[in-house]
Amino acid sequence: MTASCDRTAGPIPRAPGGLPLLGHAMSLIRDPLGFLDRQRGLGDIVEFRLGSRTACILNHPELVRAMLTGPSRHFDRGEIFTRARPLFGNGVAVADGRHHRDRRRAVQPLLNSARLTTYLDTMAKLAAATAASWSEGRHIDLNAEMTDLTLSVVAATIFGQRLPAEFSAVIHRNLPIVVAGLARRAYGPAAVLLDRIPHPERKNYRTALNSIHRMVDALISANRDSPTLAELSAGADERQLHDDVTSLLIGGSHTSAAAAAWQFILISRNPQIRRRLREETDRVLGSRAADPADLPELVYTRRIVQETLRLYPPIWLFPRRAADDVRVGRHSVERGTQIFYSPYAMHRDARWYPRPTSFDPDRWDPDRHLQPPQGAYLPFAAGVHGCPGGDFALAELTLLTATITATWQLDPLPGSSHPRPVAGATLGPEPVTMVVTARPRPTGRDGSRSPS
Ligand code: HEM
Repeated sequence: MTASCDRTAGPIPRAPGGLPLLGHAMSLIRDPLGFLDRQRGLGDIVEFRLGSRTACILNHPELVRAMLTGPSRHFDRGEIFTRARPLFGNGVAVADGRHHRDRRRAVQPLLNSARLTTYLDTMAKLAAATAASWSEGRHIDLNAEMTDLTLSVVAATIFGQRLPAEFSAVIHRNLPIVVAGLARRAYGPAAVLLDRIPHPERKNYRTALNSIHRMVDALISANRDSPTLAELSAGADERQLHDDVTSLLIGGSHTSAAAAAWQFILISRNPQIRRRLREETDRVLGSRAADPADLPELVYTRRIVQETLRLYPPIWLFPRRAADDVRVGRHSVERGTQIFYSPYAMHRDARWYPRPTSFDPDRWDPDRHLQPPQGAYLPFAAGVHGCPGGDFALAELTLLTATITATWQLDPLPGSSHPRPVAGATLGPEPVTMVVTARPRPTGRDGSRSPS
């Protein structure tokens, strides 16, 4: 049976421009963000084709919320998550149904609010260590620095471990190759041939995948006595432990790294916002690094985090699959249909966000009464698969933004243009070099003064 969005509630608009056999798969691979932007204008629910199969995208917050938080028996994760198994195995980030419930139960306690409180100090110290490792005039690879920091934060907080020095470099180098390989195998025109014929792409993909798995194995065997690993491995075999650790390490670091990189880019390109942020860090921190007790006072910093996650939500698109014939709003959708939700497209919808493409942290000021409707701001998704690390990420991003801003000014190389987003596993910026300079500081709350 070919799955399709039923038209009994009136015709569902159909995305134009599908190709014979491929449908819209190539548009989605070649220019995913442009494709999503165009579909948003077509209707609250839009139909398109992935190969021979029909899929839908939801562009209305109520439909999205209904899908994510409605009875979970109506929707499962579907095939795209199955395609990510070479990387995540059957870990919590891709698991489904009863198995997912079991793994979620094992992972959730590691990220609950009581546990988070015990992590904050380590997060703050690692942000301060990154700031301390830079020097005047240094050129930094922003993505690599943020990946390093966020991977270290997950490892040191959740697993209580320092990462081997090469870990972050291996992940940073190999993850994009693996993600591109997974996407090609899921939707590319020659998907079925890719793993049958020997060619360089297959070799690179497999080498990259094996490197990541070896790193995770090395981390696990070096830290057998970690209480968290003991907690996670209760009721799980070695393979499952490996898969859950991969889910946490990659799911918990690449997302935050992408958001952190965007934050510094957006701050550097908006002088007024940078000035306001500095006023806050000068007032709250003076010359010292942020610590957990500062979090309630870092109000503007937190709005910058929220606004960055609106404009560049790291998880920019994800699917569910109708596990049954189900209703989505007024429409009935046939069993097996992939139904997509894009935080990127929703967060840029002018119906919910005036001047949607401008970076305006003050839109999160409660006095401005601009809060979007429920379901229009979902950087962490919602429902049974909603991100268990949302509060972790918000605290981490706030602490690192304040600490780095208190010490350094990051600027793009002169003449460089605004980095383009790369829609891969996460929505990070293309590679970007930033120049680090010390910034003058006025007298702080602790009475200290900057040397400059
Ligand atoms: C800015 C940072 C982050 C963003 C934007 C983000 C976003 C998301 C989203 C949208 C999902 C749901 C995917 C779906 O519904 O299919 C998710 C799931 C998940 N995230 Fe995050 N995440 C972030 C940080 C973290 C952190 C710090 C951790 C852990 C340390 C984490 C662990 C997970 C896990 C384990 C899942 C799978 C949950 C499940 O299926 O039950 N995430 N994340």
